[in-house]
Amino acid sequence: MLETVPLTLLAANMLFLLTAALVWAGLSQVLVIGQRTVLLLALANALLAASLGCNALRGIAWDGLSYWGANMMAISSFALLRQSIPTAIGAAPSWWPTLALLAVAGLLLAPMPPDSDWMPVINFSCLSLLMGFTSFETWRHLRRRLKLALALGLCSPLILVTALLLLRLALLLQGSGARIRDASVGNVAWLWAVLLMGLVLNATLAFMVLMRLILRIRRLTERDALTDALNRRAFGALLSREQAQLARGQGHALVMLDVDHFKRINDTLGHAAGDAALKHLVQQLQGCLREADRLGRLGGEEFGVLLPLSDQAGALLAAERMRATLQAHPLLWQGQPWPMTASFGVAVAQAPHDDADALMQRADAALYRAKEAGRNRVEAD
Ligand SMILES: Nc1nc2c(ncn2[C@@H]2O[C@H](COP(=O)(O)OP(=O)(O)OP(=O)(O)O)[C@@H](O)[C@H]2O)c(=O)[nH]1
Repeated sequence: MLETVPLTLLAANMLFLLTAALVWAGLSQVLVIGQRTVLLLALANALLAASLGCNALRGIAWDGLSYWGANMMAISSFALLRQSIPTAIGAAPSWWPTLALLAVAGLLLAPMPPDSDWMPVINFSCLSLLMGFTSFETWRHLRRRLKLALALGLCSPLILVTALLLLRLALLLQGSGARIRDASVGNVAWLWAVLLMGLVLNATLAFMVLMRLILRIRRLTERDALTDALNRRAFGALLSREQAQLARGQGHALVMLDVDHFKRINDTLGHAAGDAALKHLVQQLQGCLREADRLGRLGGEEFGVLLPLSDQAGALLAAERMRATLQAHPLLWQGQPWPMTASFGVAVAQAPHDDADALMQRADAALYRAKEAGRNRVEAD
């Protein structure tokens, strides 16, 4: 009776990993972004299932497959995880260290006899190393982007898996590693741990892929496709939110700007040059702004800049800085400089009842005056 427990657990592990591989492979067909990551995850699960299967065939199948092949499949599976997990959250790990580790593992394992005690030691050293690196890189990447608790929550499953692999390695070094079909308590516990690792890793990865998708979709709905500045709707929402802060005494200013004689760029150099000019403008303006300031494209060649915690004097200074920067940095089109200027209108939020639309209208009126007064200048409301 007890003999069947490890075999049942092995079958459950393989079934789970193969199902996960199929689900990831299916997802790769429908996802538009992160397709490569998801395919790597499918392959990693399938390789791990195959490795367990070959492991179970020791003594029955050819030794080259059930020992050397099984170990190399497990290491390759974790190598794919190392490449795909950080990619799932937007990092780009280099393939070279992973490939180098795979090559070293292959060279060390190749000359070993099947019953060598060092074979599982090398196998689990590689798995621990790969998972340790993955945990560290994921942590480093997430820590910079997420709050501490969320970054820790997402990394803890990876750290748990690393810890379990290290524990297995320690047991092997003490000489207490068991064969995968053994009915010993230690081996049954290990097979449960493998099942737990598979579940935890796949659930964490699914969450990471989903999180990345949501962030990407949010970005697509908030950003202007050409310039990557906020689009009109997102900028308006931000302005309304800032307006709500007014009641707490936190004032802000709005700068609206419009490129001067933009039509001439289109008419003389072509529409592609016009597009390049808009991108150039955004790049130049971003360089002039504080971290808290927000730039939005309101339509055509008209932009808005929201300056939180700013009074009129500060907003005028910021607008003048943007105007001068733009004038000093002409558009370079096919190696030729093309002078580019813009006119600016500044308005400061006055009272809670002064809503976002009213503030935009006042900034727009000031901008209109700047155009009327000869362009390439800043006017205040
Ligand atoms: N290339 C390009 N052109 C655009 C885009 N959006 C709007 N335009 C063009 O921008 C031009 C705006 O021209 P006008 O409104 O006459 O303004 P202007 O030539 O800048 O003149 P002033 O604002 O009075 O200084 C039009 O020719 C639009 O077709 C865009 O995304 N790309």
